[in-house]
Amino acid sequence: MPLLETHLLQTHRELRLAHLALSMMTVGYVWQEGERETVKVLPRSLSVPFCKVSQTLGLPPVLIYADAVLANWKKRDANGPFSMENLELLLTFPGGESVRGFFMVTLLVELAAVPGLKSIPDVINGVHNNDVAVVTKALDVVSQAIDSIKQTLKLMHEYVDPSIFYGIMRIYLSGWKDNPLMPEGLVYDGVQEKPMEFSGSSAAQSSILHCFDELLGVQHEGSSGAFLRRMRDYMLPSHRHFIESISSRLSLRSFVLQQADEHLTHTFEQCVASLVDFRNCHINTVTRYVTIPASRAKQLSANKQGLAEELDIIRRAPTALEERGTGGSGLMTFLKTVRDKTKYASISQCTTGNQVLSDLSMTEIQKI
Ligand code: HEM
Repeated sequence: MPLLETHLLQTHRELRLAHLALSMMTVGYVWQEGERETVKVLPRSLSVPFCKVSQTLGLPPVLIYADAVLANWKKRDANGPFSMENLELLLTFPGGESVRGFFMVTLLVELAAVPGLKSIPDVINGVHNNDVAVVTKALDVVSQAIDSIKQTLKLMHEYVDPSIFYGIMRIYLSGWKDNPLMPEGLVYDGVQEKPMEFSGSSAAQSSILHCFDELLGVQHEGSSGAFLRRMRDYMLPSHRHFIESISSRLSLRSFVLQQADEHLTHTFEQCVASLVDFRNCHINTVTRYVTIPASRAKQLSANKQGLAEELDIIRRAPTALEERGTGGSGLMTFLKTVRDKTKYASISQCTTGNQVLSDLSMTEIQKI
């Protein structure tokens, strides 16, 4: 393949499309032989343009969520609705209709979050203006949006076959950091001699949950917090800056405690409960698409004969990735820690005996 020139790429849309195309070619090249004989060097015809385009966009040279989900769709009928039937992928990898299902359901989850994201500036302005009614109304929209992303996530079960996801698709979402299949990372030939390490594509790179966490004051610490913070390096710079601007401008939780308004407190609590609910629903999804197929694969590894097609697909999945998410996390421990930290954002977690925090003095509240 000739070295591709990038100087004609001018607009943001052109650059994003180039990043998507180069990242898809890269994962195709790296994972074409599955977990056997993993590639160690990315040829310069790919690595040089990929790194140039990535640098211009402020993104890492690897397949990220902003490629696979956010930039990878078109409407079949341009005037038609944003619906599963009317959406298709621009670029894909092995896995057939399940790949379309996986990325398009995730895109619909992003769409379902939009009213909630749009309400965040209203919450911030309402807090600054001490306007309880405005904050309560905006938080109500946030809570409904979180409920709606949970309902949309459930569509995954309708459109994505767990054995195809686990046995065929997952490896293409994997990266070369914290991945036992590529412990040394990947050399980007013509860019630098030392191998580079990048995480694979994961919805942990979506800005929506990061935004809601910052808004509600959910604190992720330790290794799970570090993982989530690192995932922000895989987001579009504008998304990363928006998330950071939420936390720097607001302490919603202190405002809710100070106001001690029943309706406001209830709405805030509703948002936290919805977020916990979403994370529980997501854990169920991960159980269905990763944990169960992984344990089936283990059982089947000894039995090589007479397998139904579905079981054979699962058995072909890379064994090294059984315990890991595509972003490289330690999967269930990580997801449950993140869910539990969400629960701590609840105001009712701040009770001392029967005394609710809003009954405490301001000095005591500020110490919390
Ligand atoms: C078949 C569907 C899905 C599977 C198997 C799945 C799997 C995972 C896994 C294994 C992780 C751990 C991080 C990693 O190493 O990648 C993760 C994290 C995460 N996923 Fe998913 N995921 C799915 C769909 C989605 C969708 C549609 C969303 C919505 C945008 C989503 C949002 C998240 C978030 C926000 C995290 C970070 C943890 C958190 O904030 O709770 N996932 N996912």
